[in-house]
Amino acid sequence: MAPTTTMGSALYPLGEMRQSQRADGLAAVLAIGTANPPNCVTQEEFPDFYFRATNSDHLTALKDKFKRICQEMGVQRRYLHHTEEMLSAHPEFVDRDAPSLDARLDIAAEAVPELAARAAGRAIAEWGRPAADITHLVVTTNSGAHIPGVDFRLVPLLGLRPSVRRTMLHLNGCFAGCAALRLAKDLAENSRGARVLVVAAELTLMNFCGPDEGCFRTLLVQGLFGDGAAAVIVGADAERPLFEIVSAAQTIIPESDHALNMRFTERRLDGVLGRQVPGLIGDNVERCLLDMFGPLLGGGGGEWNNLFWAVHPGSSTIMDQVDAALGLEPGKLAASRRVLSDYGNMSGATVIFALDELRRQRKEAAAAGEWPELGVMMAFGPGMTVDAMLLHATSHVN
Ligand SMILES: CC(=O)CC(=O)SCCNC(=O)CCNC(=O)[C@H](O)C(C)(C)COP(=O)(O)OP(=O)(O)OC[C@H]1O[C@@H](n2cnc3c(N)ncnc32)[C@H](O)[C@@H]1OP(=O)(O)O
Repeated sequence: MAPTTTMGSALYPLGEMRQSQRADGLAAVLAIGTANPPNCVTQEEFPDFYFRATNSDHLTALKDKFKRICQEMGVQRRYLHHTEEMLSAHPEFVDRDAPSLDARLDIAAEAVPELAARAAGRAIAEWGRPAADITHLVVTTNSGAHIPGVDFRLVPLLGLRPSVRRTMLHLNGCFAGCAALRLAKDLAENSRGARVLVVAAELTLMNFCGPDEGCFRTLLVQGLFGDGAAAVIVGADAERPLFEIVSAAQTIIPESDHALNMRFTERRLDGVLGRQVPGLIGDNVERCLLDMFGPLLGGGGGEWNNLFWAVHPGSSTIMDQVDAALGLEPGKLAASRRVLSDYGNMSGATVIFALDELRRQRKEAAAAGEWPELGVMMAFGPGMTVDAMLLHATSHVN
């Protein structure tokens, strides 16, 4: 028998076979689509809606504090799948101690795939090719616990091939959008011709509950988070790339595992949202970025203003921390702040909304011919985790 190596043999040249399966170029974002439920609630009216719908208007001091803080979050409006009618029909969603997870999951099982399909349909329409040309599907959500999951439901809803290669990422928190894109990059670059549909979809119904005077954290969550879905088509050697994904990385902020976590209980999706979260991000974000991308950026920090930025807007305070830690000029986080203002924090979907807003701003800026070539897309989440990618803005503006 002829000698073989890890590169194969003359008969079966594994090295060549592998090379022929890999893409030549970088994975790139080819199209983006987003969707929200129709029910829009302004931040101004939200405290009245929330305290009325949870029969809590008698908690006047708590409501006053909530009203004040709702105005500090950087949010103007949000879209919510749950309505006052739904909450009246499900008093168990309001009662903090009622075991209501089953009913929440039943609603999410229908609503999340529908919302995800709307965002994905828009991305596919913008891409301009048939849905059947999608080769891989990566779906991420914190809003469900089903097998088969949202990925499976999207196949008939979008007209994908039954042979589309599906991956479902559950419970990645607010860094899920970046994590799913990171996976899509690896898939696209390692599978010639792959066109990967990435979808992140979130419903706050999973953690909705009535107020608790002893736990202001749960109120913060009610005031900050919104519902939405975002989709991206990723491919290498591709038609009309918008942003090439130069590098993708993830890291853990040291000694931060106590600060932010989530778990399903028999009642809802619950967890810890510590007061120290914004400070931990501020104290660590530059070091994390240098570890992840410093060598690619010539080793230097302090040049952050030469980049464009799409950052998960966890809240206005978190945006302020990132601004200050990186010494960013005013307006560098404008896309992220705009998304926070118009939609709230949509957990894993938010950073893709920020990328979508960024490309809109880039299109406007392109007329003036001023736009950085490289940028960072970055999200934070439980761990605490920083998930980020270095992007290259191509000459194609859409
Ligand atoms: C990490 C990620 O990015 C992933 C995510 O998306 S997870 C969500 C991330 N977002 C957050 O963690 C919210 C961070 N917090 C904030 O942005 C700000 O605290 C805020 C905008 C909510 C309010 O800001 P502010 O008005 O300047 O006041 P601030 O002093 O911070 O807090 C106001 C009150 O809320 C309370 N509070 C703030 N954060 C709290 C928390 N995590 N848990 C409980 N209470 C909290 C404060 O103790 C304070 O109460 P008192 O008035 O009784 O002292």
